[in-house]
Amino acid sequence: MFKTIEFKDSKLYLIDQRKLPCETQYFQCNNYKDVEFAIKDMVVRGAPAIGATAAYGAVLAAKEFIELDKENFLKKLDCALEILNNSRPTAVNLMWAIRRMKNLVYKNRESSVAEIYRKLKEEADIIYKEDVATNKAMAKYGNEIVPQNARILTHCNAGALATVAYGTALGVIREAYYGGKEIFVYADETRPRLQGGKLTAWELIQENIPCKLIPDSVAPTLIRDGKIDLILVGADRIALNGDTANKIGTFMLSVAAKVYNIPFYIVAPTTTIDFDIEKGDEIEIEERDIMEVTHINGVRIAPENIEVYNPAFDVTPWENITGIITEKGIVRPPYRENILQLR
Ligand SMILES: CSC[C@@H](O)[C@@H](O)C(=O)COP(=O)(O)O
Repeated sequence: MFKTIEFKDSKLYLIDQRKLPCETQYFQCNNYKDVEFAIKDMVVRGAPAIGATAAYGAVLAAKEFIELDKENFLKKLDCALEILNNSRPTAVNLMWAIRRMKNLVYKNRESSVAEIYRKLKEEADIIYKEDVATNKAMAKYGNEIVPQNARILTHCNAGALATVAYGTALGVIREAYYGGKEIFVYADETRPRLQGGKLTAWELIQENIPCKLIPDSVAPTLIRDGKIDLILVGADRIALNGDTANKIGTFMLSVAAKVYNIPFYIVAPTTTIDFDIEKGDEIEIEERDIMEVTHINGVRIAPENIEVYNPAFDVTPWENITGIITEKGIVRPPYRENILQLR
């Protein structure tokens, strides 16, 4: 099995998700600036994977400044953590991981520079391990709502590639499949970055999980025709009222699911919940380069000078969500009340 993220010999290795499925290459991060680039350019992507990567980015930053005196070390480290924090705006796991590293630095501010570095590395390793355990726990809870012979629709990539291992929505799918359920997965290709076509399809094929890749626009037809029993997607940020930001196109699926009464579940760890915001309209939605829309694999497909709108995420209103599968159990409406219990 591939490793999405690996920290080895003071370097961070990330499977290069820009190159999959055609090439399996690892991108080497030697310093925190490499990590910032990797997150921005989507070498690594997916909310939990970004969080764990940023934590190791903090470790690399501390390593870089380890020869400085304490005052300068702390100053430089703080600045690096801020840069990492701003590398992508929507997935709250990034801010969560950086906050955790910042708190640790603050708690240990009287320790030596070498000791702070050691603690940061220890913390990043804990975040890494916790993510795997969290995904396994979500998968167990999620499996309870997967019927035998379920035809499951998923969007984007919420798999091992989007996390440290196993995945969120794909973790539930793995659990159901390995537990003996005869499931079938429809993977939306997920324009414009094609995380479904490139990454989810690759993960499913590697493990022989029965699946079909579909253009995004096919999904509502399958839903209407009674060919989907369950929709499972990941999340980048969940507000207290249950509104959920996920990959662009998720909202559209939720609308179709509601019209045709198909269960629509979010699978996300509690680290994806933003306890500081009440509603989805407070979530910053990343807008990405227009070339993601005007070009495919570097080849122009749209006319020059065309104006483009390219939000990377949309917000699904809580009313369209049947439940949120977390590592602490499945949360259902009323969301505010039930989400607050997860804190
Ligand atoms: C377990 S991953 C959940 C989400 O992060 C995923 O569905 C998603 O939207 C990823 O977006 P991306 O832009 O590829 O980082």
